[in-house]
Amino acid sequence: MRGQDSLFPELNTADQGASAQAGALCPLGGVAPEGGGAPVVSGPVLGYVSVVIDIPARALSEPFAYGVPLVLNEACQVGATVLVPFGRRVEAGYVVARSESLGKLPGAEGLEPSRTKPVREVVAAPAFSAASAELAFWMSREYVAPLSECLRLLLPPGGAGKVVRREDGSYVYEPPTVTSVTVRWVSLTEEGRSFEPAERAVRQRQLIDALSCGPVTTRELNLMNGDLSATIRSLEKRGVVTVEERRSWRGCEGSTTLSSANASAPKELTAGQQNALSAIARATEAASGDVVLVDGVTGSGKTEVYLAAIERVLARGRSACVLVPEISLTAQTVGRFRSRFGDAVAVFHSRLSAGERLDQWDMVRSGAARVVVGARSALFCPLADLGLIVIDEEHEQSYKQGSSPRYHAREVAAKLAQLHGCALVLGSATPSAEALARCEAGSHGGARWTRVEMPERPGTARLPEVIVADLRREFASGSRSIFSKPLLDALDEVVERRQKAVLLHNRRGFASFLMCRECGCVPTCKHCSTALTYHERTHTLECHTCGSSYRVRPYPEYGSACPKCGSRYLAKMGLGTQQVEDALRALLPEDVAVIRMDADSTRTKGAHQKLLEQFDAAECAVLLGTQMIAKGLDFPEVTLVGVINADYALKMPDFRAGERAFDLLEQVAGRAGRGEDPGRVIIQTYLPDEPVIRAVKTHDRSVFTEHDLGMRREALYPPYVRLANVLVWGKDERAARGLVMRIAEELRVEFGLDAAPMLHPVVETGSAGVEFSSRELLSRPQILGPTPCVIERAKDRYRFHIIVKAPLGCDLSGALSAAVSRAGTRPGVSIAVDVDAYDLM
Ligand SMILES: Nc1ncnc2c1ncn2[C@@H]1O[C@H](COP(=O)(O)OP(=O)(O)OP(=O)(O)O)[C@@H](O)[C@H]1O
Ligand SMILES: [Zn+2]
Repeated sequence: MRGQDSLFPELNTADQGASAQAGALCPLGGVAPEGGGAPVVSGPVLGYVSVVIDIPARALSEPFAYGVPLVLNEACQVGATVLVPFGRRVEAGYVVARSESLGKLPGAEGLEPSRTKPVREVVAAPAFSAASAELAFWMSREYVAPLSECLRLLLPPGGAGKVVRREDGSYVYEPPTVTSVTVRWVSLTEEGRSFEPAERAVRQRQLIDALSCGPVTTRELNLMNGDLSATIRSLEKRGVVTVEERRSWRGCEGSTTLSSANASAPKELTAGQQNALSAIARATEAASGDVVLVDGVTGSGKTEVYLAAIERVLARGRSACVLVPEISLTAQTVGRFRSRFGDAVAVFHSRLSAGERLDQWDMVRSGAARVVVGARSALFCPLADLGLIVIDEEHEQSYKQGSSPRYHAREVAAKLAQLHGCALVLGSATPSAEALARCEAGSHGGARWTRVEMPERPGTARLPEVIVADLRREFASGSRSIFSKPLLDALDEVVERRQKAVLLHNRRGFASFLMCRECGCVPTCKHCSTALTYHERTHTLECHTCGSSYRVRPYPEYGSACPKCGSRYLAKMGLGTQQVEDALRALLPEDVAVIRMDADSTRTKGAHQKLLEQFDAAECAVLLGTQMIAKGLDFPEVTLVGVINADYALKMPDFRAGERAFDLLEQVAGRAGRGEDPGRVIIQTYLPDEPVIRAVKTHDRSVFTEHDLGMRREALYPPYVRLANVLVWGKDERAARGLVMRIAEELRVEFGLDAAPMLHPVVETGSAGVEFSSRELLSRPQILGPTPCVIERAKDRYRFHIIVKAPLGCDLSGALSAAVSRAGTRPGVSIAVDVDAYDLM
């Protein structure tokens, strides 16, 4: 039974589960009849719960029914973690539904109450609501992922605890190790305010002075004055000070001097911003998960729209969730939200420690924080009464999770918005083909999709002029410099006028590598099939897939040799940011600050912010960086943006490469001219005729989208079809190959296709315009492969995949799930099902 009819799959009693699955999954230890021998709560039950066992196996993706004993009546609520007998063991699980009678639990009709076992223990308070549980069910089915893995996303940071079997056969639950901490705050009492220490009591005087402006933590007091604990104790006894334990809220620090982070709301909104806000208001009124795509050019004030919309939501007592790409979760973005909403903002990103994350999560659960700003996982925060979801830079690939459950935040957010009856706002200067297609269609999955344009920047700010520097011509004219003539001239002007410049040196996937100039060989890893990266400082070739390292002597060193043909011209290709930095410093006068931002210079905590603050404070400066500088930065004094080589982004072997290159170039171009002074962008490229380059040059997206969509339509790629990737890998090549073939066969059965692979896609010749209907494109699913992956081996595992293309509206997930479970498993072989896949390598 799959499809849209029932959210909850069929329910089982623990007995059925035990006979059907537990024997195969759990090693059977010393046996006691009722789940391990520890005492079992028995007696009358007060209703029933559905429990999802915390074992991430695809076969266990359904809940089991248990009774609620009297003593656990209060604690056993939806969202709680419980211990339950499961087969002959005790397992942890999550309560996903509760009902007075068994028949009322979704899917449990017809089960015998006498056959259900009672819940043994409640080990953690509710972490999620019934609506969130429903979301997890939806994700599990949509992304063919174990239900327990989806539910784990909803748990407090620190993860799940585990059930441990003790020597005596009993079971204990070990909670996660991340816990909250308290700090001791010292403050003056009422009498303390008039307390005069004796003249010789220097330590007392220090303490009183330190406390004169308000409470201070013992830690800070001791840091400032040396150990004061004895003084604190004696003055506490005399009633001069009090000491109080308070929970510490880690992760709330992070003030910044960045001017733009602390700006106040603009006096007047632009026409575009007002339109966007009205559309958001309508979507909010509709209360059915409607989506508004704010399609605004860079610097048009999208962030201001989010802030204003959130203000309205908070005024109604509701909460808001804002997703921003990990890369732009910088002090600047976070600062803008904190300066507007103060302590009501909780933040989640990968640079927080586990403790910081836990505290931020608790702030949300307690209701103290009603705005969450974070990366994709922030969607799963326990926000009460969700009133708005915002996804900034909606097109970003980082919204797709790379490990199970392989969800896309945009799709999960759309579902969440429907569950809560709130609006979903997507913002971008370069919206994804998927979002544009849905707005074109007007609706998707039962919700309205509306696009609002914001074509202009506020005030006098204009989109920058874009100049394309043709590197072929530069080369022909004899130049061997990193910088073309137009870029050199523009840099000179910036220095002369004491302004600022941003230079992008994007090297995504193309770090410096070695190549044989005679045979074209690029050394690859022995364990993986990926090209190796050359590291200058250690003279090694490194594999970024498995971490292997190889000693090497590149040309012109003595002993340089190509591994394939033996030629000595094994030479370095591709420039590092470091080298561009050196060239810049040699070029520019000493009083111009050159700030480099790449993976190396931002490794330490806070480095990112410090570098941006330096750039902000400098009088005249150049910020040189990888793609991490392309997005979100808002520095009005930047008048020049340069792209050292646009071609790295253009030449990736992926159908979304063009979209990503366009996004990157458009975004980085958007850093110029955000203030009063007009901006200029110089793009260096060997490929000036590419549609992406022409579109950026003219600020006309259609030049690119028409070309890109035409290509996708012809080759049958999203948004015209749904695409899934089934990946199978293992050390034993034959076993992996065998399983992937089996899955492909089962898929053909599932889709009713002939055993032979289809050679020709079903494409109807017709107009290649933007409008489309799934029927004319693809009448039935198509299976490509199985074939070895582009990366054939990784970490000594052989990798194979199957690509499935399906008509829009086809139940792709259901078919994949059925085929994969029928194909079964092989020891040592892993399977990953990636629905709406982005990474096809
Ligand atoms: N109505 C307005 N009046 C004046 N200034 C505004 C207005 N709205 C936004 N701004 C300012 O314009 C600049 C750009 O706005 P914002 O950062 O919100 O744009 P954005 O569309 O989010 O940009 P990007 O997508 O490029 O990151 C900011 O400095 C912001 O303070
Ligand atoms: Zn390797």
